[in-house]
Amino acid sequence: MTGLSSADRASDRRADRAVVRSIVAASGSSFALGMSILPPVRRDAIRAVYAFCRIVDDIADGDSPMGTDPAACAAALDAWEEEIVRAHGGIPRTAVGAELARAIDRHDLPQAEFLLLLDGMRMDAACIVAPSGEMLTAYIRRVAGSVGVLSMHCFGAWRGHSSERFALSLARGLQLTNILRDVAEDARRGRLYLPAHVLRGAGLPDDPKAAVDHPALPRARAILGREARAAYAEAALEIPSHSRARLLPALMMMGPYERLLGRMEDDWTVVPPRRSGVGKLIDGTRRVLARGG
Ligand SMILES: CC(C)=CCC/C(C)=C/CC/C(C)=C/COP(=O)(O)OP(=O)(O)O
Repeated sequence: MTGLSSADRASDRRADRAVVRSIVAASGSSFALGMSILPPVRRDAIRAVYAFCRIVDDIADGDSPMGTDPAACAAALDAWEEEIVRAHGGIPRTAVGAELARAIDRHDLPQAEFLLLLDGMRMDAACIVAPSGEMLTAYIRRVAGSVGVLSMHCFGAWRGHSSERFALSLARGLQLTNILRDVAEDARRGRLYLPAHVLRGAGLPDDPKAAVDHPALPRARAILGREARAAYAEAALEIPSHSRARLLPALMMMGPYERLLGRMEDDWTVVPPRRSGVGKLIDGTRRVLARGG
């Protein structure tokens, strides 16, 4: 960045921020509303983290320009690992990397959490089917726990061990709820995140397509639903050790997803369409983001 005038730097910054904002807005994520209430510097940081998550998630899902070619996806994830290291060294190459570098610098975001997230994406790219309970826990720690830890830093809510417990439990609750909601869509992609002990307990086969059409699916979803419920309860125990104001964006992510779990608990035979439970927030959120909210 040396050699640039301050006007050039400001213009680069605006362009980087616009790239990140458009990625978050296009994702239509149910978590965007929680991000939008933050003060601008913290909001820019969490959006950069989220844009990075979206990009690497699309690579792992085969939805990026790399398509589903395993070697191309692996190379793309490796390139993002390099960009994370560069961002931590203050020499990013991409717009998202530049916004991440600013967030890392301001909010002391741990590099290890970004690398864990990338490891989780590699697990996803390799296609997860009926994992062991330990493997599912490790996967969730990587793909969601990392986002929870990074989010708490971006929110200015980090208070050590209690914050780690809160972030990891909430991330587990959200991810399990997401798995329960998206079971049919995941099966179409050849994935089945319901763990082997749950499948066995309900008498389900471990083939994704056979499992989603099986009459015992509601029983399996109910078993995993209890694990999601327990994770939210563990997260709730840590709320009083935090400033409510600092935790508010996280609580705004927790509320709609907990209510979605509640609706699924009412009738496990219904698999809600993707994002139906939180969908009402999305249009409003898109409008907030479009206004620069
Ligand atoms: C402390 C704290 C904030 C912890 C939570 C960490 C967190 C946000 C983890 C992500 C888990 C998850 C279900 C992502 C799906 O995102 P998505 O955008 O695809 O969700 P959607 O499909 O419902 O929009």
